[in-house]
Amino acid sequence: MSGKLVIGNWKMNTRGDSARQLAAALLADGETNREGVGIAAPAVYLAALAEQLKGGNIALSSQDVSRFAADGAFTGEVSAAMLADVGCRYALVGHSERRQYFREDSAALLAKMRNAIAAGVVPVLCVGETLEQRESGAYLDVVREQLAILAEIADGEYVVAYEPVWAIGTGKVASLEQIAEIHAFIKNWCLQNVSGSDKIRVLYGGSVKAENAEAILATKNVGGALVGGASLDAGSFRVICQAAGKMI
Ligand SMILES: O=C(CO)COP(=O)(O)O
Repeated sequence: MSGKLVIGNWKMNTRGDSARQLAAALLADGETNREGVGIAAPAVYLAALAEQLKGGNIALSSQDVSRFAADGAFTGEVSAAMLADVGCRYALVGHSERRQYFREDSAALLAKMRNAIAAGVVPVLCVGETLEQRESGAYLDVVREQLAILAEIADGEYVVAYEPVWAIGTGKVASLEQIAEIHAFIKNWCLQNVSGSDKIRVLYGGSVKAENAEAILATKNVGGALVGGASLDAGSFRVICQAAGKMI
């Protein structure tokens, strides 16, 4: 796929009815019902959404994937094979909320990445520093450490999403200079450390809104956006996808 990728991360929001309505609005609109647009929905609604999205162009994503690959006694887990089975094209991995609340570490995240790739699901590895790490100047080291698992993956397609924790849900968007710096850093790191890295797409996430999407998406090395809050509003998400659609 060429062009920008925009994924709406619904997080722990919606119910069956509101998920269906939101998906219906996105399907009815050519700006959102197209290649390069995805939604990361709560696990319980994935199967129903997959049915609803059939025949359209919107890609389905999970918000997580189990670090366990084989079927078995892992209560509460959803495996990569199950995600593939219901038709997920993507799986978010290591979102900062999961790192923070579920203490997901590098070993678990590497397993999740590998399981997704093996099942034919494209993992979206989320990286990003906290406000404290940004202010102490350690942010590049933090991101480098989070990227390190990619060097352990021999091959397979994946996406990286840079989401500074301090910009998530805060309305505090990173400046274009900050975004350009870190995206160049991630691209260079990938070029030096992983094979096939010229094809790796790096998304930006953190308070992407209708008003700032165009400028962010036009920033060098930004391959798309991971959108939280604004993806719950079909009108806002449409504007973001429209901005992305204009760029190759
Ligand atoms: O975490 C995010 C997407 O994964 C970003 O969330 P917001 O767009 O609500 O800041």
